[in-house]
Amino acid sequence: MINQLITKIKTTGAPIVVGLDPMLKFVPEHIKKNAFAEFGESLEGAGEAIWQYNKEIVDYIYDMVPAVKPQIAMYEQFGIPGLLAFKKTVDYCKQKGLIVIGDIKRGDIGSTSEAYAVGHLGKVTVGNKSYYGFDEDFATINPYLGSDGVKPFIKVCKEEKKGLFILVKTSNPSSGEFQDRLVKAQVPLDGQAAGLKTSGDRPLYEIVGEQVAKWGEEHMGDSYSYIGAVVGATYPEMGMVLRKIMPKSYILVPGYGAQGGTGKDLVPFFNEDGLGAIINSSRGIIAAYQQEKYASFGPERFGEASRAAVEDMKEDLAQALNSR
Ligand SMILES: O=c1ccn([C@@H]2O[C@H](COP(=O)(O)O)[C@@H](O)[C@H]2O)c(=O)[nH]1
Repeated sequence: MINQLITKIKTTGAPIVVGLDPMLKFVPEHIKKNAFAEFGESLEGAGEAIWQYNKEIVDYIYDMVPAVKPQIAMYEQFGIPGLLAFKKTVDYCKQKGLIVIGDIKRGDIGSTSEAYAVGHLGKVTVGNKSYYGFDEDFATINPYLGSDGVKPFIKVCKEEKKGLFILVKTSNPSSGEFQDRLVKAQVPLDGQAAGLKTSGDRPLYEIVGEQVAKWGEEHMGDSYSYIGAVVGATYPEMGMVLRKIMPKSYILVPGYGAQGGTGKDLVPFFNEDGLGAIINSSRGIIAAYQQEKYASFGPERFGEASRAAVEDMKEDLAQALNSR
């Protein structure tokens, strides 16, 4: 799947992921009105509203970007109807030719990670048959429980030709509380990694980055690994270091737009080949019509506003990358 992702990044010229993070406050009134008329002001009504909202956004942007990233929390808040909307969104995006990154941030003890991996990326066996669950192409995972929580995901990715983005340095303001803690460099993340040869204390995210690089080198696509990383756009200096530590890992970079990341902050995340990073924007695109800049579209034309926001983001990235 990493090869397909890179091909699509090249053909669209847009190293961009549109984050499908629907909140009811983003959904225009006309969509909510229809959904509530059919299903009531209920979880079912909310599920229908976010699904219709997503569908229209996808119809306006699917030809411009390689991938989307539905954030599962935004769907889970509406219970089972929300999860049904998540699944419909995943399937619809795939039908439209988009690569789907499930932002699920899972990771647990080994046996539980195995179930998460099967449910999101692989197949579950029931009797004599196997069934796909959510069936995303990539998933985000949290490695901070250690390697036994990551390996089941890698195994399923290898079998299914899918991929991961592993949290290394997150974009949020307090990510440094734990991730930047200085640790002795020779951290026994697993038996093989125990012999890391580095001197002095290092921030924890670098140690995690080194382990991601190692997993990456063991699981390569044609030019990049299908084991990628998540590093926030809000920490460009750390992005530059991590880019060097993980040369073959694709970096999913959230934090552009709504969290303050700008085009110039993104340059260090890319390799010299112009590849190696894919930038997410969620609220900045899906709720563009609520921003002053795109307000002239109005709520009825929210899909067109999202398309215009993608065009502007693409231009911003291209300018930043061309001027380096
Ligand atoms: O470090 C991280 C990891 C994940 N995210 C997710 O990305 C989007 C960002 O949304 P915006 O509206 O573009 O700010 C959201 O789904 C986060 O959960 C992140 O922001 N930072």
